[in-house]
Formats: sequence, structure tokens, C-alpha cells
Amino acid sequence: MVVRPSERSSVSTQVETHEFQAEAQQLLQLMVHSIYSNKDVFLRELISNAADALDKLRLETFVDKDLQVDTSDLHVQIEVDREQRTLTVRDNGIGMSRAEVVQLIGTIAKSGTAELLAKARESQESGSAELIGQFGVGFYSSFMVADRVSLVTRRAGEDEATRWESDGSGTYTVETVQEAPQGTAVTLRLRPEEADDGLFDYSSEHKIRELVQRYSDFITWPVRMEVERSDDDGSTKREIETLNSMKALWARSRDEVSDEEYAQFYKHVSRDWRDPLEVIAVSAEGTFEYKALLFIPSHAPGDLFAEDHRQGVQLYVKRVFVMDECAALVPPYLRFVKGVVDAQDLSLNVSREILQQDRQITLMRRRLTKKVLSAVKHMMSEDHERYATFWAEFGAAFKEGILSDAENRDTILEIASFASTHDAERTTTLRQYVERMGEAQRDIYFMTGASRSIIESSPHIEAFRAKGYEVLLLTDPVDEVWVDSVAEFDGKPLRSIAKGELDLDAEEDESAEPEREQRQEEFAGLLSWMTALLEEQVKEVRLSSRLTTSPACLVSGAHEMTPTMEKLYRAMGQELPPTKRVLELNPAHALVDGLRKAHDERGDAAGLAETVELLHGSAVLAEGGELTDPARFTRLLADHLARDL
Ligand SMILES: Nc1ncnc2c1ncn2[C@@H]1O[C@H](COP(=O)(O)OP(=O)(O)OP(=O)(O)O)[C@@H](O)[C@H]1O
Repeated sequence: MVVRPSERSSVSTQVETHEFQAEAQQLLQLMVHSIYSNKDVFLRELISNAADALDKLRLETFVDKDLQVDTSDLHVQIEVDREQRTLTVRDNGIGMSRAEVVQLIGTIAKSGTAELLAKARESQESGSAELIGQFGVGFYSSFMVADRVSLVTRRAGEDEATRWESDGSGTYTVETVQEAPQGTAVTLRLRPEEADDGLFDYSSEHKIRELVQRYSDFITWPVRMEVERSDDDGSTKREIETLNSMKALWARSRDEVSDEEYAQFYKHVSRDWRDPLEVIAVSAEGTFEYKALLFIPSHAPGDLFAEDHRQGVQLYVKRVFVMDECAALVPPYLRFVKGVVDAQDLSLNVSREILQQDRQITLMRRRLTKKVLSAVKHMMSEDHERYATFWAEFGAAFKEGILSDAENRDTILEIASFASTHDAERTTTLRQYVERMGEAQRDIYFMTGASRSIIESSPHIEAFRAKGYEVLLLTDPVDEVWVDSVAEFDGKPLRSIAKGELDLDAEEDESAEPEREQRQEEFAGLLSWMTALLEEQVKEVRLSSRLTTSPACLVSGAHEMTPTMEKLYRAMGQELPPTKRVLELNPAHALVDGLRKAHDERGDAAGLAETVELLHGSAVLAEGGELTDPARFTRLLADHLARDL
């Protein structure tokens, strides 16, 4: 998305008033009217931003040796003025320039935001809480608890600072100020306490302490606050206390850390508001040491298939944050995995380009990939419900691995699952499918298509249903591709029921051969006439053993693209010559048999050609396809129906 501050900004001498970008305004409205019941999270968001700013400053001082800033006491400070009812979260991190303030705070730069907001409007109440979660509540969450928010910030290395202020309605002001410490201070004028509405007294020391410990304990920077302490002699004194334990969670062993702590840490790194589905802790010793803490979220983000999806985990080197969204550490098909990798022996100056080629990084990625796969496998065998959630959320992305990760292809095929005619609700694994296969069945049958219902009602599946053969119903775009690259599973060939010649009877029963030959002879005249008649549309017209109730269906050649695949390519802007397919007829169907008889008697009478056209058109419709000339089709159909009255 192009991020641009509102063009209707009016400039006065010192204080500029800007309008929030439209989407930002809508998000703010959601915050101000606080449909999100857990308002406590605003503090987590502010501390999280402050901690990120400290990480960024430390990194920048490593990379830019000319940057003269004091990094000896990087920390977050919470300040409260109970009389004024203000709460300030201050950091001495990287800060923001004036342009950054306008860009980062006045707009929402995330992709998919507009779409999510549209959804929020549709599903007014129910969807809203979830929606805010998907945004990662962020800075704007301050407006859930404050009626006015100001921010003063000075970027490291710059002299002038910027002050930003807003009451959360349509506009905000920005002005340049001369004197301000480096870093950022966000000050909230707190709304009156309303405990019934989840709005607590956020100026109370007790509440702040509770929130920091609950949500931000693992932040690796000190979060400090001035607190009151009573001495033994009854006197009270004020002193600065660090409220968080600062323990890096990934450095601790799994049994020392509670699920709640992992969940909070996950929320910090992922900006998700829900608990993770799975926690994966990895510790590698030896020549190349690192620790990793990975999470599988419980919900797929809305933009999982968007090109600019934020993917990858955070990379630390010896506890120092180096980069966010480090894509080199997880393969693209696991792009939903979040977390932290902390390596011992990398340079802090590593760039993304170097990472892509680094041998150690490659080894790490391989190991982390295997860990994630084995976690999924474990889920599958130990906790089917969780596995089902995983699959429903991430299966479509995960299956890309069948194509892209040759090394783990077999494992991925083992833990992948698919919808099938065997069960209307539950998916099946290939192994379970194979175990259910009867003696007579040699292949694993599947069909790709746009949806389960389209496939299930397509004519291709009829004979399989009649014979009780299970068919996998593959409806994700990626299914169209991977099925061509996997020849077999457990020695059983994978076979599309909508492609190539298929003779289920012949496969089972060779004695039916003479009967088939006779039928072939009977229909030979009709078939060659129809093939010539439909020359523009189809490659060939032949008899089928796929059909039991429908008169006809279209099939692709064994190595040709399916119509869905063609559609996908066209949607991506690729020009494709139209593929001619084969029209298969059901010789047992009254319409087909009647056509044969009529053709034998009357030859190429004009009315018969129209019936053939209608037969072809209905085969296109039956598989959910589109007619080239729907108007002609409906006219012919109406004419023919009228004749029968
Ligand atoms: N204390 C801070 N110091 C420096 N920059 C900050 C600070 N707080 C916010 N920012 C900048 O403003 C941006 C927007 O913050 P905001 O909290 O709205 O979203 P976010 O942190 O990017 O992501 P999320 O919405 O997932 O929390 C941040 O990405 C950061 O660049």
C-alpha cells in the first residue's frame, strides 16, 4: 500500500494539523468506542513498541559507527501523575523523525487493512474483537483508555524533536520542538475509571506492576517505575524499581517456563492477541550454537497468501536483536511460524542478502524446518483436534512444501491431510486412505476443483461412487500443482479421475472385453460424426466408463492442465491457448443411446446437431465450467423443450 499522509493537511506557522488517513480513522473509531474488552493490553503495546525502539537503536549503533549516542543505560520508564491522571511510557531508543511520526503514526501501513476494516463493518459486533487482534493492537490501543494522547520523540542523531498529539477524533497535530531527550515518550490522559467496562485505574502503581509482570516480564530491557516503599520504621520513601525480570525466555529450559509466559511472549513477537497453537523450543549445541523458540499460531493471518505477507522469525545474535521477519530462517511454506532464533556465532552486521547464502543459516533452517514438521507430526498423532485446527488454518500454505521442499517431501505427504468422499467433515491422510483401499483398487484417486460441492456433483465421480471407491477432493489452488509432481504414495499411483482414459471395469474384470468391443462398434458412427461436429471445442468424443447417471462429461489428457489450473494461470495474467478436451459419453444413458439410434436412422439431420451441442454444453456446466455462448445454449434448450410440449 502506498503510505501517504493526508493531502488535506493545513499548515499553520508552527503547529500543523493533519487528518488521519481514512483507514487509520476507522481503526481509531473502533478503539475510541472500545469494543475490545481487554483494555489492559494497551500497556503491553506501548512497552512492546518501546522495547523495539531500544532494539533498533542498539543495532543501529553497531552498524553505524558514526552515530554518537549513549547506549549505556537503555531502558523503558513508566511515569505516573495521579493528579493530572496521566501515564507516560518513555524510552531512550531510536526515536522518530518528524516525517516518520506522520508516516508511522498517522497511517496504517499494513497490507490487508482495508479488507479487514470492510469485514469489521460487515460483522459489526461479533467480528470486531477478533479484528483488532489481527491488526496487532498497536499504538492506537492507547485510545481505549485515554481521551488524549501525546507523543514527544527525538530520533537518535538528530537535534530537533517532534511533538504529536490527538484526541482520537479525525485529526492530529504535529510540531517541531527544540528540547527533548532522545527517544520517545508517549503520554496518555487517562479516561475515568469504569471497572464494569474493563477500564481500570491505570494510574495505580499496583495495576501497572500487575500489567508489566503479566504481559511484559520477558522484555529484555528494564521497565522501570518510581514506587513508594515503606521502611521498617514506618516511613515511606520513593525509589526506582525494575518491574520485569528480563529473562530471555528462549534461554530457559522448557520446564522452567509456564504456558502463560510462553503465550505472552508469543503475543509480543507475533502481535497476535490469541494464544499460540504450539510452542517449539530448540537448543543446538556444538560447533554452531543457537537457541530458538518457535510458535505455530492458532489462526492464519488474513494476508497469508498476499505477496507482501510479513514472514519469518526474529533473529538475535547473543541476545542482541538483529532483525525482524528474517525469512531466511524458515522456508516460505512455513511462513506462518513466528518466534525468535538466537545464534551465538553470527556477525551483528549480517544483511539479509548474506543470510540467504550463509551455510550456517542454511543448516539452521533445515533443522528448524524438521523441528516444525515433527511438532506437526506429534500433534497429528497425539491431539487430533489441534492438528485439525492447524490443518484448517495452514494446510493450504503447508502443502506448498510438497513442491518446494524435496528433502522433506515424504514427511510432508505423511502429515498432510485432504478432504475425501469417505467423510463429509474430517480430512484423511494418504496413509489412512491406503489402509481403506480394497483389493481391487490399485490407484489413489483424486479430483481437483473449485469446491467440494462442485467436485462431488461433477459427473466424473459417478462411477467411483457407484463402485465405492474413495476419492480425495482437492480444492486449494496449490493442489492443482503438487499432484503433478507426486507420482505415488506408498507404492500406489496417484490418479486424477478427471484426466486421461480410465476404464474401471477393465481394471477389475477382463472378461467384459468382448461386450465392450461390441458397444464400441455400435457407437463408432455416432462418435466419429460427433467428433467432426464438435471439432472446434473438443479433441475427441469417446465412450466412458466413468459415468453412471450423467450422459456426458469432459476429461483432460493425462498430462494436460485442468480447467481450474487454466483459470489460475489466466488470473495471473498468463496468455494460454485454449486446451481441447475429450468429451466422454455414457452409452447406458437414454439420451446417448437415443442419439445413436436417431443418428443411425436419420444421419446428420440438423436437429441432432443441436442436441449434440446441448449435450456438450451440459457437460461443461456439470463440472462448474463456463459456456462460451450461454445465450445460444439457453435458446437451443428452450426450443428443444418447447418441441416436447
Ligand atoms: N516508542 C517508539 N519509538 C520509536 N518508534 C515507534 C515507537 N512507537 C511506535 N513507533 C513506530 O510507529 C510504528 C507504528 O506503531 P504501532 O504500534 O501502531 O504498530 P507496530 O508496532 O508496527 O505494529 P503492531 O500494530 O503490530 O503493534 C512502529 O512500527 C514504529 O516504527
